[in-house]
Amino acid sequence: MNSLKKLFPYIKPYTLFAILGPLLMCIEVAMDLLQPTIMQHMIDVGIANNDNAYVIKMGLFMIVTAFIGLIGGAGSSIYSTKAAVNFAADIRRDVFKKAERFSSDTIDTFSAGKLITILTNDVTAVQQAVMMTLRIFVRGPLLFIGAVVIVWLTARELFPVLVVVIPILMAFIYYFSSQSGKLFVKVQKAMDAVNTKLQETFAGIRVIKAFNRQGYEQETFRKVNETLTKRNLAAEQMILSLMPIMLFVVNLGVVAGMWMGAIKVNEGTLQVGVILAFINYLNIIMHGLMTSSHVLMQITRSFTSVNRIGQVLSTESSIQDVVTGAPVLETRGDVEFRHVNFSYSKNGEHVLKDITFRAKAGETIGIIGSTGSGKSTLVKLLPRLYDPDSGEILIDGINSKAYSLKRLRESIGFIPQKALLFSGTIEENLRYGKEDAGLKEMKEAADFAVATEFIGKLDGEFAHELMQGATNLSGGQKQRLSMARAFIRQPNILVLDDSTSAIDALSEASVQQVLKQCYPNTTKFIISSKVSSIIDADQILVLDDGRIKASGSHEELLLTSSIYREIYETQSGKGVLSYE
Ligand SMILES: Nc1ncnc2c1ncn2[C@@H]1O[C@H](COP(=O)(O)OP(=O)(O)OP(=O)(O)O)[C@@H](O)[C@H]1O
Repeated sequence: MNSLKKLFPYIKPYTLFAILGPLLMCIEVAMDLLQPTIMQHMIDVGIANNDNAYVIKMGLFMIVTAFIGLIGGAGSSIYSTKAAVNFAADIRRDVFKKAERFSSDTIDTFSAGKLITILTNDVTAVQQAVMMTLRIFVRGPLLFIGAVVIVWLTARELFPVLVVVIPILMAFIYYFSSQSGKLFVKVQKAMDAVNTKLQETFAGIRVIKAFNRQGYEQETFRKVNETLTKRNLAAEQMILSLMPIMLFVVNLGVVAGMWMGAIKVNEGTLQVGVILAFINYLNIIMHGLMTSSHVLMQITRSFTSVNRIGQVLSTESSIQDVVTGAPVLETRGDVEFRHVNFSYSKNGEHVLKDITFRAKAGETIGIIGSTGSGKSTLVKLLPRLYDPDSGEILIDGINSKAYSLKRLRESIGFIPQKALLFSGTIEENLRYGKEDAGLKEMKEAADFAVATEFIGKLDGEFAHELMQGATNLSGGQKQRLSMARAFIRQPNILVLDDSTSAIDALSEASVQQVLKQCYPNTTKFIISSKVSSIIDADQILVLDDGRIKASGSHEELLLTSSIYREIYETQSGKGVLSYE
């Protein structure tokens, strides 16, 4: 119910359309209801009395009413569709906006597959329900009530047939609707599983091929697809089997009506036209009930979707932004972690334990440690992708939570471990870092990231189109662009999360030179598994199992930290430091 309340305001801008749709439908229904009565008069008055002029008059009357009905029906379709489609588009826009602002842990709890199903299937289901409600939900009951009233007024002798047939039809509709509602909840869940599988497969298609696992993937997809097919079949068959049953009951009603009517005609108390009109009205009643039940089913079905949409709209990001009074972040970049503890699952073990250190503006902080020791997690706390469970992070002496998220994130250049670029031109990707960046800035950033040479060789250079996931670039080229994107914003704080792993030693040395010379006032966090990348850092943090085991300069650590010494010796032995 709460979810439904959340969606109601979305129809407000389209109130006029939402009123015109059902109103025009009333005209169509009124005209449909007139037809059998006109026909009855045509038979009982015109044909019975051989009055051709009357038959023609009634025929014309039928055409005129059919035409007016047509206009009403067409108008109703136009306005109901406008209301429903725009309503759905606004919901889709807001769900997307909301999901995009989710904090990383909220995204982790909603799977990407589920979010896609919500944005596509669920929104479409709600759109269908609104469209049907505005058109058919008016049409069905109106046809039903109108036909019952007309039979009561014009063919009361046959009314007992309705008294028996209608409750039977309603009982079947109730049973089938409630059963199919339950089945559609299962369909929705199966659809989530298919979308999640699809998303995962296409994102990892190269790994699948490299490991020759197409067969395995086809088998896992077959399973989720089969579940969806079975559930869809069950739900659709449940709905479709209702129609023949309803027709059978109506046909029994027709037989009963003809039998009763024939007796009355013989007695001279009923005219033949009334029986024909009654049969028509009986079909209209069935049609009215069927369409109402279809709409009811669609509405029941859409409740699941409404709840899922409502769930997204009412989920608050765990990262709260300050609304007013946020301090303007000065261009310094002092960073301090004070006793920071963090875990991904709030009941789980801490991934970061009692992290305390200070970086003065302009310093370079190297972070090294074994895989899974928490290096990436530590830097993810800087732009508040996650918040610590306890402890605080200060930027220029102020808790980072006091800054507006926009301001905080604008001051940080983040180069993630996995270079993620978007489809579009190189220029557009660089502008991700700074919206109004000019060509000069882009060229400079590309120079700094040692990307100029390879961009120069591409068709259209900065206008070169990247494919989805930048699959038309090499790993090293992607990393260079990812770096240029961060460099272009001239950030106060720069984070390089193992971002030079796919870059050759010479280029890496050049990037390090750039960091030193061109970003003297920027605080730099460099995560690397290679000592060579952080050897010149002002301070190196050695992480092990989420704790800072040692910190200091390279020379200090060689003397004080056995872990660091071990890493260094292993790597120099392997020649990793060879270019120095
Ligand atoms: N989104 C997540 N949800 C739950 N656990 C996570 C998540 N991301 C990382 N972890 C866990 O947190 C721990 C630290 O991961 P993190 O990525 O910070 O390590 P790392 O030191 O950067 O490793 P690497 O050098 O391999 O990149 C790991 O045990 C990892 O399994």
